[in-house]
Amino acid sequence: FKQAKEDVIVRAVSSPKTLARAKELKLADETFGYDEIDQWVEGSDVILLCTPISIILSTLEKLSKRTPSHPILVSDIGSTKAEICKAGAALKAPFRFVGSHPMAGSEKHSVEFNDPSLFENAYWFVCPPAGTSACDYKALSEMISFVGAEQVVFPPEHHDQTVAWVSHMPQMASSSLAANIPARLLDNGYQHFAGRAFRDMTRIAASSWAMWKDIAETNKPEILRAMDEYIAGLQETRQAIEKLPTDEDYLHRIFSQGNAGRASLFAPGKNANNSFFQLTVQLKDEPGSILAVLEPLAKAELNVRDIELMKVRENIAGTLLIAFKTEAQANAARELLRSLNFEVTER
Ligand SMILES: NC(=O)c1ccc[n+]([C@@H]2O[C@H](COP(=O)([O-])OP(=O)(O)OC[C@H]3O[C@@H](n4cnc5c(N)ncnc54)[C@H](O)[C@@H]3O)[C@@H](O)[C@H]2O)c1
Ligand SMILES: O=C(O)C(=O)C[C@]1(C(=O)O)C=C[C@@H](O)C=C1
Repeated sequence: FKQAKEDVIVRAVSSPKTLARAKELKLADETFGYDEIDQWVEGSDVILLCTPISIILSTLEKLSKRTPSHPILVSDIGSTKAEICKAGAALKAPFRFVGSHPMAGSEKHSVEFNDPSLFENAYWFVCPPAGTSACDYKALSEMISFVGAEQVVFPPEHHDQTVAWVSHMPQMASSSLAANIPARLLDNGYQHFAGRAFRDMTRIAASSWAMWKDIAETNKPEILRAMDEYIAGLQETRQAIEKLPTDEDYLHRIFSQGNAGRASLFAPGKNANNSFFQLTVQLKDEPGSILAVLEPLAKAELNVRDIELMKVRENIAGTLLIAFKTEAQANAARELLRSLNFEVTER
């Protein structure tokens, strides 16, 4: 928040080590220890609880026993909402609780991985209690918009059912995939042959247990339902493979449905997270090749909003993916790089 809007006073509550680093990085103006709750409550306009869910719940319990001297909007970023919103409803005026959850994050955790563009173009769920007016949580909506995210209002139960499928079950699938590499591969070090697909599918297997334990505990029935549906799908795919080569259509149908499901994620105007305009650039296999692409873009003031090195193999040129906020910037970058003899493709 501090990186997005300098004039906001950020009062951070964390461990001494994290607080010292947050101050050094100019991410916090004032700092408080975990047990200094009365000090950080008084004088705050908005409290955003960003801890693991179990700590969000215990902090809400502590807040429910307090009555501040002025109105305070309390929210959180926990990945499940029903249980948290129920606990938040116990807060007494002048507190007001509205739960929230940004659909952006990372498997990496600690203040070192702070990223000012993390929430840019991401959906951010807001779950106000029934009867709340948008004016009552204006400060939260403003915070969401100044970090570049897009607010969506959902009832907490509806939120939990939805994210069980699009976030929680995929985490379990990724962890299970990485946890089940058979010994016949591991013992020979054959996992190192994994291509991008396996690496992509297991990226979030590096996620924090402290965070996911609480998510699994507070959204258990919905995660189980989503996993059952996914397992049924996997079993059907297995059956379709068994039917080969006599019934090719069966597996073909599943692949067509998969193509359509994947394409639906990128429906124009719907895909907040991927609304950038992307180009791929072929790199030469020589020192400074990435700089040779980025330097002219910087000189032309074309702001690269996302970057990914897609393929790097020895003796083979790599592919660099670069993304821009507007189509005009992507077009200008494409023409500039082509004029410098780079092979550029639109994505
Ligand atoms: N990582 C993600 O992808 C992601 C995305 C959206 C929402 N969330 C939610 O955000 C929350 C935090 O997840 P994270 O990935 O940022 O975890 P994290 O481990 O990076 O951060 C947790 C923070 O909580 C602090 N903390 C721990 N105990 C505390 C206490 N008693 N009082 C105050 N602070 C305390 C820690 O110092 C740490 O800074 C979770 O509720 C998670 O569900 C995570
Ligand atoms: O990209 C990632 O690292 C994540 O998985 C982040 C992710 C998700 O997209 O599912 C995980 C849990 C959160 O509640 C929100 C975001």
